[in-house]
Amino acid sequence: MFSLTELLSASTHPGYSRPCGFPALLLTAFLFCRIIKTVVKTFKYFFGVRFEVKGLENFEVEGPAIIVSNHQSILDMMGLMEVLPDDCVQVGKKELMYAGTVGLIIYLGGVIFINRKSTTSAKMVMAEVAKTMAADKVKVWVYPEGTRNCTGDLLPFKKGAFHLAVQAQVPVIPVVYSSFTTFYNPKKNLFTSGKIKVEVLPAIETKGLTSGDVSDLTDRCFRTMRETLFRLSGCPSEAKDSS
Ligand SMILES: CCCCCCCCCCCCCC(=O)SCCNC(=O)CCNC(=O)[C@H](O)C(C)(C)COP(=O)(O)OP(=O)(O)OC[C@H]1O[C@@H](n2cnc3c(N)ncnc32)[C@H](O)[C@@H]1OP(=O)(O)O
Ligand SMILES: CCCCCCCC/C=C\CCCCCCCC(=O)OC[C@@H](O)COP(=O)(O)O
Repeated sequence: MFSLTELLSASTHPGYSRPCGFPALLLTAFLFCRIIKTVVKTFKYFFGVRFEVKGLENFEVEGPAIIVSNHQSILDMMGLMEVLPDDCVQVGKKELMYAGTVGLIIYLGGVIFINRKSTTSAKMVMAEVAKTMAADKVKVWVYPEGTRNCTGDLLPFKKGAFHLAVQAQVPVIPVVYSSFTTFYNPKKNLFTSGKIKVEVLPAIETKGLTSGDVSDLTDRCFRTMRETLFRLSGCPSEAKDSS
């Protein structure tokens, strides 16, 4: 079985020997992703969630990139499908792979699985991704908070996404979703209709940066995304505090 990542890579890598029936497999993978996107995009009508998206043109960078965004809940999967570029795979925790049908869907969708409990093995996977990004010509979507967080603020960022960007020398594109707290809180059984504002921010270049610059890059991204989160969620005073 071939994941989307392998198929995308196979389509561009000169040394790759193509499996029998390759074009059919590639077409199937693209069709599969299209179907998942189309289906998940209809969920918003059932749940009464509206999306207001700005800055989609910022995805149009040449070549691969790392996309980083805030992660509040399962609802993000609807938000993800609203804006997900066609040439993009996600980084996810390996436990998701064993989640039955959902696991199969995301495996076929090309998700790169990492073991969050082992920094060494996660770093090895990320280093491999950095090496193959250029050949694969794919964008990689990472949730730098590393876990779901529905507090209305950001958790401190993990550094993996930024190491990946620096190692591959590709830009970082931040994406921010406004806070769901006013209309969605599973602990309080609150789920009413609401609007989610999404903003794709301008790419942050990493050309010439080295591993010594990763902390600074992480901080810059964090501050920009936090300000944007508060602005989109209508908390201007907190946005001012963070700057
Ligand atoms: C259409 C398609 C259909 C398909 C369906 C699609 C739906 C898919 C939905 C999927 C949804 C999925 C949603 C989900 O599943 S979200 C959960 C899974 N995702 C993540 O966890 C991603 C974010 N995490 C990271 O990037 C972490 O950094 C990792 C896990 C890598 C390590 O975490 P850790 O906890 O250890 O913390 P740390 O970051 O403080 O790092 C510790 C130290 O290591 C250094 N370091 C870190 N990395 C690197 C590196 N690469 N090279 C060299 N060094 C590196 C780092 O500088 C630091 O050192 P120092 O600076 O303090 O000295
Ligand atoms: C009720 C709303 C419906 C939302 C739409 C769901 C559509 C699902 C269809 C296909 C895509 C399947 C992707 C499901 C992936 C679940 C991602 C997720 O949220 O994983 C949790 C992980 O990040 C962090 O885990 P922890 O917070 O550390 O534990």
